[in-house]
Amino acid sequence: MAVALTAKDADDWTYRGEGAVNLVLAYAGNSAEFVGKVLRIPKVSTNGSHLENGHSALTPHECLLWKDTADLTSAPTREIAEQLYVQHVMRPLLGSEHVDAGMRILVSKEFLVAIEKKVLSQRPSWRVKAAKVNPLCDSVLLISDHSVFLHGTLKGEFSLCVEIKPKCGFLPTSKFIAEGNAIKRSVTRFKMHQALKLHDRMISEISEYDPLDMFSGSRERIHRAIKALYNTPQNNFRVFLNGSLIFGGLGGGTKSTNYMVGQDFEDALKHVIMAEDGMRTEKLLELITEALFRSGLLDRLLEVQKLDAIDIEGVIHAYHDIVSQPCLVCRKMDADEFTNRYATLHSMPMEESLKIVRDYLIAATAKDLSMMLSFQPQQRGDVDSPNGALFLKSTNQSFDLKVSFIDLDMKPFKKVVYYYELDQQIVHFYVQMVETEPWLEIKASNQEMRDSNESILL
Ligand SMILES: O=P(O)(O)O[C@@H]1[C@@H](OP(=O)(O)O)[C@H](OP(=O)(O)O)[C@H](O)[C@H](OP(=O)(O)O)[C@H]1OP(=O)(O)O
Ligand SMILES: Nc1ncnc2c1ncn2[C@@H]1O[C@H](COP(=O)(O)OP(=O)(O)OP(=O)(O)O)[C@@H](O)[C@H]1O
Ligand SMILES: [Zn+2]
Repeated sequence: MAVALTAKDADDWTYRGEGAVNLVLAYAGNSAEFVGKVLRIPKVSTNGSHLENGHSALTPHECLLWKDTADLTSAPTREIAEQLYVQHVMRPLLGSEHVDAGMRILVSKEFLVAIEKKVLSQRPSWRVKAAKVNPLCDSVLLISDHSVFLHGTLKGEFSLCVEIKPKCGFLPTSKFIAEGNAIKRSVTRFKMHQALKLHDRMISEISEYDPLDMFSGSRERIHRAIKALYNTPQNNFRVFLNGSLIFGGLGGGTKSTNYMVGQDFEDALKHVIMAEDGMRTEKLLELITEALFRSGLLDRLLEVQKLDAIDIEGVIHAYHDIVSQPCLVCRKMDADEFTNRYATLHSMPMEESLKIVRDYLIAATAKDLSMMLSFQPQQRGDVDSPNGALFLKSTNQSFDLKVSFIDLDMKPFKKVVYYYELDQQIVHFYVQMVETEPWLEIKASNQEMRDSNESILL
């Protein structure tokens, strides 16, 4: 593979966004090879966090876990293993037409240094503090830019892209959930995590979004979820127009939507949604609802999330058997509880323990991915789109629709311990909050009741 990008190429790439692990750049040059593509560049944390995916290939335990998945264990670097994971594990589960595993291209160190410098002022300061471009990586991923329609963003045409990070859409029912944590069966992890995030000042307001609405399969409830995402987008909702962000936080989360933000958004939609002033946002939320409802992709995603069948409170025991270490969780319980509840997990054959952890990690990817819904208004006279067209009755417009999944990274095996600790922290904090400030919970359920009455009345 020849080096595709050197320092002089950095000018052609512009900041598109980032998550905790990758920086994403969009192409703004004229080379046919890169038009309609983004680059996904791995970052390293500035404090050398141990949870980092790192630069080496899979760990010995990960080799054991993924031994039956084509070529994964013989991949020379972790980046290549990650790409094979998307290709051979996530793509078949989510649908090949909705996943682009991308291709790796070589980049020079000077390119990475130039990019780092170029995008610095656009990155959220907390992301800059947390991580920087990994200067040691020699290849990066080139992926389709899902925010633009390739087949015809001609002059005067518009493509609108909605990015949604739906998070976990079901309540666990596992018998391995400790009695003290029973609340997990009735309150979503998203909601409980919001309380902890607010306490830790990671967010400034509680999200109105409920993943159970999003994954309900009901058009009304999906609509409610989309309206909630619009009101409190955090890092779960963004909108791009021709690849430029017009709603939501660039590179991270954002505050609740205020009047000014709402007005600007309404204005930005004027060339795409043919409705009178003040009605465009509402029509767009309707269009997104219809696209999600009709695509059936949320049901498919939910099935993959449900590969987490026994909850982290069950998985942690299988993890300890795989690493052949005394189980830290069982050590803290009495003999009866161990015998009645967890002994079976510790007497399973190794292959079953591996399957439990493997499925859990696949589900973790599915709980953290984002969906990109790209809409392009059809020109009058267009024939049916190969990607499936959508008719928005209230504006008398047809849209081409393309749905893609992004951020399908393989979660590291050793993160299982962190998942367990975070889960306990989230649930304990929530239980304590409800015990000490029960009015918070009452307030929330009153609001939920009002919301559901409203949706019945609608
Ligand atoms: O644990 P969660 O649910 O908070 O998810 C993390 C996300 O936080 P969120 O709550 O969505 O803001 C988090 O997103 P942000 O950095 O908060 O935007 C990451 O996606 C993280 O994954 P990774 O470390 O990049 O592999 C995510 O970690 P995983 O749990 O998916 O490994
Ligand atoms: N293929 C793509 N097309 C268009 N935009 C993209 C694409 N991939 C990523 N993006 C944009 O870049 C942002 C960051 O990408 P991504 O979610 O892959 O980063 P990450 O660091 O892996 O995220 P996380 O924190 O969830 O692990 C996305 O939120 C999205 O706005
Ligand atoms: Zn145990």
